[in-house]
Amino acid sequence: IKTTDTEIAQLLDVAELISRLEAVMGEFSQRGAGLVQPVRSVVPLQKHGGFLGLMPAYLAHEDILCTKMVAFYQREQGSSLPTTQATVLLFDPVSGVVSAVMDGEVITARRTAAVSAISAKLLMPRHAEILCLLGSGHQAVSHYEVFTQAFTFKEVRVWSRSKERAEEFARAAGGPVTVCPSVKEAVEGADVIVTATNASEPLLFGKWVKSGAHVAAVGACRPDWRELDDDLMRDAVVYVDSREGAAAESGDVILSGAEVFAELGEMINGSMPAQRDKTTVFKSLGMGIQDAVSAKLVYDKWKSQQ
Ligand SMILES: NC(=O)C1=CN([C@@H]2O[C@H](COP(=O)(O)OP(=O)(O)OC[C@H]3O[C@@H](n4cnc5c(N)ncnc54)[C@H](O)[C@@H]3O)[C@@H](O)[C@H]2O)C=CC1
Ligand SMILES: O=C([O-])C1=[NH+]CCC1
Repeated sequence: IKTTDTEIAQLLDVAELISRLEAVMGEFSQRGAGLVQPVRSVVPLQKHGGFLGLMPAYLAHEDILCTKMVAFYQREQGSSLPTTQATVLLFDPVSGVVSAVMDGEVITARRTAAVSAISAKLLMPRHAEILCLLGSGHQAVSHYEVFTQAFTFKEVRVWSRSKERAEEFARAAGGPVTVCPSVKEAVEGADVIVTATNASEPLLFGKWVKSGAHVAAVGACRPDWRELDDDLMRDAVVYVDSREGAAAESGDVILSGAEVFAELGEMINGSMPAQRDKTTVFKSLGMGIQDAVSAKLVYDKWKSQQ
């Protein structure tokens, strides 16, 4: 089959996705033989300011064989092209035949936000009231949708480099969103902060972050890119999706020298604690297993409707 982002948006249910992602992230952190997922291979396209990432995964228990190919670019402001473009291939693992070719943008946006929501559920302060989104692109939109579906906030704020884009974001959101003129004003007093930008230099500084807040850091997926400053990285308890991935790809982890406390899956499994009372950072990079379970959900739902 070939499925488009529009169809996938209808088929990929957030609650089901969260439950599948929790299970697979827990399994990943056990490092059993049933799950094969190398760290993403990234081909730099220096001439064009972009990267091609290859993200294969095999989940033996459920017999899911999948790969995503994702191209990501730091585009000029105002460019009409998306910065992240992806295609997901699902295979029949028995024969190696391709069973589905899927657009990967909705899968990427929704599964990333769902993973952040799992980390927020475990790490954000009890009675969290203020959600702050830094960035107003695809990930900011999907984080808004998933977080407001999974949790209840009294206030949602957005900051973006372009005030017009932030205002557009607020108009399109399904509820009230306050547009903030600076990162500092946006994050002041926030309980949950999502950084979802294409920045390569820190834009979120520890001195602005309320003690006990939770930061879901989604951007900065190259070893020399940052969204968070050294103070925040060193003072917070740092969680990651994959230790190997963070050591290879996260500028925020590598350049700050911060210690990684635990993987999300270790918290899910109960082998490492969720230090909810401290300031916490979940550094997300994205993993092939997350795309694999998302693609399988879409495929099964599609088949059941035929
Ligand atoms: N952790 C994960 O699993 C995933 C992470 N990503 C990363 O998330 C980030 C956002 O992706 P999308 O929302 O798809 O991109 P997008 O292009 O739709 O939105 C990017 C946002 O970042 C802002 N921005 C760009 N350069 C900036 C700068 N220098 N300083 C401050 N803001 C800046 C833009 O104005 C825009 O609001 C990217 O870094 C991407 O690589 C994307 C997919 C999965
Ligand atoms: O997981 C993913 O698809 C990506 N992470 C960073 C750029 C794309």
